[in-house]
Amino acid sequence: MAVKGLGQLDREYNGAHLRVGIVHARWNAVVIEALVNGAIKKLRSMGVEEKNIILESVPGSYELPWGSKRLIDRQKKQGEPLDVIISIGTLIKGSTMHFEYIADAVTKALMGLQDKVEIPVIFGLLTCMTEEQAFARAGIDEGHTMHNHGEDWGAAAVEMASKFGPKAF
Ligand SMILES: Nc1c(NC[C@H](O)[C@H](O)[C@H](O)CO)[nH]c(=O)[nH]c1=O
Ligand SMILES: CC(=O)[C@@H](O)COP(=O)(O)O
Repeated sequence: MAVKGLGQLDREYNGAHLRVGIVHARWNAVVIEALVNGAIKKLRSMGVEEKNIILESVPGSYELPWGSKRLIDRQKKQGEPLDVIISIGTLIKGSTMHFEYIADAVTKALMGLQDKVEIPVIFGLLTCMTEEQAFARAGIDEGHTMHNHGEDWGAAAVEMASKFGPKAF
């Protein structure tokens, strides 16, 4: 049995009343598509309605913090505010320091975003040293050595919105 991963949740959740935003980068599209689909599949299995999953994309992971903030702003302005947002990207180490700077900046910005927007931000950023690591974590490597991390992010979104989101208390 695999040790790593979110595993069983602490209780059952019903996401039927939740509105969930997903902002994803388009870099490393094959991996991103699998992660986004995994997150949506889990959200749907936990009762989130399709019409309440709001999907938007940004070019690369560096754009995730701003794209996430503005999607939250937009939904609020439209009178359809989000309860939680999942920010999804995949950084793969190249030959310069590009990866390290973006990984660090985006991680800190997404963490800090929560205080500004007052909804939970789910950290869906893979920071991989190789393409193989990224494929495995999206559940699409040949040997299926790991689970699709997008599913964990979907589950984390419903749990966090239910316990600590704007409608929680
Ligand atoms: N190298 C990766 C990037 N780089 C692009 C940046 O995120 C950004 O879009 C650009 O610098 C314009 O501001 N993005 C990823 O998501 N993944 C990478 O591996
Ligand atoms: C700035 C870039 O997108 C690029 O030159 C970074 O290169 P690498 O991914 O090999 O570090």
